[in-house]
This record gives sequence, C-alpha cells and structure tokens, in this order.
Amino acid sequence: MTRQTVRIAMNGVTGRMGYRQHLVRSILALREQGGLDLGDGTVIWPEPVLVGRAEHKLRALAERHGLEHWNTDLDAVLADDSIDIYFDAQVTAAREDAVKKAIAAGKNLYCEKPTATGLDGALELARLADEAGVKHGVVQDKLFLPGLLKLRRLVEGGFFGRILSVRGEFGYWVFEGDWQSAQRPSWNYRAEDGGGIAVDMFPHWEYVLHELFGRVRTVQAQVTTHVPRRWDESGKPYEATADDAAYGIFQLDGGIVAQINSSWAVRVHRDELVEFQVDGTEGSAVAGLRGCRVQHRAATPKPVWNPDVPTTEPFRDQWQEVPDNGAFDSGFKAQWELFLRHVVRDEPWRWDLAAGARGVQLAELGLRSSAEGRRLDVPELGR
Ligand SMILES: NC(=O)C1=CN([C@@H]2O[C@H](COP(=O)(O)OP(=O)(O)OC[C@H]3O[C@@H](n4cnc5c(N)ncnc54)[C@H](OP(=O)(O)O)[C@@H]3O)[C@@H](O)[C@H]2O)C=CC1
Ligand SMILES: O=C1CO[C@H](CO)[C@@H](O)[C@@H]1O
Repeated sequence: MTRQTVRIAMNGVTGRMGYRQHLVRSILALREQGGLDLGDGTVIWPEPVLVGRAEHKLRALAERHGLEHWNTDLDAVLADDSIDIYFDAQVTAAREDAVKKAIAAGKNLYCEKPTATGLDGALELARLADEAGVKHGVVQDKLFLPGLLKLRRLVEGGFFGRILSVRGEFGYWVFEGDWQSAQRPSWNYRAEDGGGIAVDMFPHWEYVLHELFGRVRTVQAQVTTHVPRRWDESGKPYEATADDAAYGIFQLDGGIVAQINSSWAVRVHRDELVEFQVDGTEGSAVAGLRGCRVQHRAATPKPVWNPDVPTTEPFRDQWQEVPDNGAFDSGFKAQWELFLRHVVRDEPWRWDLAAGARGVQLAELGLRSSAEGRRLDVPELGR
C-alpha cells in the first residue's frame, strides 16, 4: 500500500463549518478511517495545516486533535510548496481575496459557498483558476444528503413521470440574542459583512434544482428582514441590515415550477429543517435531510373539499418511507473524498468555481428581483 500525503491549508477552521463539518467530520474522519483508499494500492492521507487569524484558537484546536501544523500567516502558508490544496471556510466576505491569493500561488482550491459576494467576483475566480490550471471545487453538500440522494434515485428511476413542481421549505427560528443567545453568527444578519439568507441559501437552491430537476431559467423573489434588531455575540444590540427571509419562485427547464421559502424567522412545523415536496404525474415525494417519503398515483387519495366536516383522512400516514438501501456518510466528507480523488487521480468533477458562480448569480438575481419587484431571466454564464 502506498500512502500519498496531501497537505491541505484549512482557513476558517475556527468557525462553525470549518471546524465541525470540514475539519472534524471530513478530514479528521478520513484520517480516523486510515485515509482515503483509492482501491488501487494507494491511500490518500490528508494532512491539515490549520490557518486563521487567532493564534490561541488555532493552537487550542491543534492540541485538542493532536495536529502539528498551524499558522496565522496565510501568505507564508501559500508560499510553502508542500501545500497541495487551499481550503476556505472563512466568512463569505473574506473568501474572494484569500482564494485569489491561493490561485496566484498555484494551489488547488476547495471552498465554501458563496464563492464571492458578487457575480463578477465569482466569475473572475473561476477564470483565474482555469487560467492558472489549478483544480478547483465548491462545497455543494446538499447533493450528498441522504434525503436528497434518495430523491435523486427517484428522479433517475422515473418514479415521478413528468415532474410538475417542487416546493421547498427551509428554516427555523434563530433567536434574536437578547433573552436567549442566537444560534447563528451575527455577521449573517449584516449585509455589509456578507450576510443575508438569499446570499446564503440561493446558491444551495441553484445546484439542488439544477442537478435534480433542471436548469433555473427565471427567478422571482421577495426578500425581507422580519427581525430588524438583534444582539451580537457580546450581547450588544445591532441593526439587522440583511434579509432574514427569502421567498422565491423559480422556473426550470421542462416547465417545472419550484417555489422555495427560506427563513430564519419561522418556527418549525415539519419533520426536518428543510423539506422538498416534488409532485409528478405518476407520484410525489417529500424529501428532507435524511428521510424521503413517497406516494404513488395508485395510492393517491381523492379528497373532496368540505370545510363543514372534520378531516378524517390520515393524509400523512398515506405515504411510504423510501428505504436507505445502503449506508450514507457525511455529505461534506463524501464531497471531500471526490475532490481529493479529482486532485490526485484527475477523476471527473463538476462542482467547480463555475458551478459556484451560478449559485452567486442566482442569489444576486434574487435580490435584484425583489428590489425591482419583477421576475428576472437567469442567463447562462460564460466564463
Ligand atoms: N455548506 C453549508 O451548509 C454552509 C456553509 N456556510 C458557509 O461557510 C462560511 C462560514 O460560515 P460559518 O462557519 O457559519 O461562520 P463562522 O462565523 O462560524 O466562522 C467564520 C470563520 O471565518 C473566520 N474569519 C476570517 N475573517 C473574519 C472576519 N473578518 N470576521 C469574522 N470571521 C472571520 C473566523 O475566524 P475567527 O475564529 O478568527 O473569528 C472563522 O474561522 C460562510 O461563507 C457560509 O456561507 C455556512 C453554513 C453552512
Ligand atoms: O449554507 C447553509 C446551509 O444550511 C444551514 C442551516 O441553516 C445554514 O447554516 C447555512 O448557512
């Protein structure tokens, strides 16, 4: 067995996503399983180099996980020829500059979404990375969630017949931060710091809709800031300048209409924090993060509208659970594995910075649609 070490500079590991999903649940989990076995006698051994601006946090993380390498000097890390990949999960507003530096240093790169704060910046990153000949990727984790993998299985198996519509409901109540601390960082609620739910979630909806159902051709959105005053990490009140809810309607190829509500100001009356209902001529499905239930046309009840009598049909019970039929790993880790294979073995990969730019484009157009009060076309992007 040959062990091939891949050194990964990981910036943003002191944050929620960088730490939990990328460092612990992906890279360290890969190390715990002995590395990534390519099946041809080679094992990829990921070697993280923790990068960030707060020395004490990096040192503490390194000690907690028995890691040797950390550095607060990004330039020095990028100048190190032994680094193969630059990974970025910093706050969105800090990403573009850091990714540009990594490209200029000739590093392969992988980063969180959104890739930039605007479409021009996102396209420039894609162009620069192509010109530099580096490999590049963007996190599109929702595609690897068990619920959405089952949904993909249904689509590819022809379960739905002709797909008519998609209804997505995403959200939960994020506390304001006064009498109970907020469970999301305060920058999420400040537009000037790269916050806002449209910028956060529309990139996800772009690839979910595009990959599962069809390319997004138009967007019509209404965004709003339902909770205008919040309290930050230090208990100080601030004005929420970014949208905390975005209600979007998307027309997809094939005439499919998708409608997705995203909100941090909604209380959950659902089985999961995100759910998509897909209706087709032959059947329907409701998929969440993990579960997926279906109703075939042959098992579809025939309700008759009569508000004068109580509902007797157990509508929810009339759906059938789609079995796992396999084991599901963390979606973040699954995508990391594919990216590592792409870097080391040049295996096919499509979730690149151009794909990331499509997500930024949809967010930008969604915000513009809301500001202008009209439906907008989503043009196909060149590079
Ligand atoms: N794919 C997904 O499902 C998700 C993706 N995301 C994306 O991941 C990224 C990080 O989000 P999240 O982990 O929630 O954010 P956090 O606020 O938890 O973490 C932010 C990270 O960025 C670092 N940072 C660098 N510069 C700054 C700065 N100027 N101000 C504040 N922090 C800075 C922080 O370092 P320090 O510790 O020194 O403050 C920290 O490591 C975002 O781009 C977001 O869109 C977020 C959630 C889910
Ligand atoms: O991108 C994201 C996906 O879903 C998460 C759940 O709210 C968000 O935190 C996030 O920012």
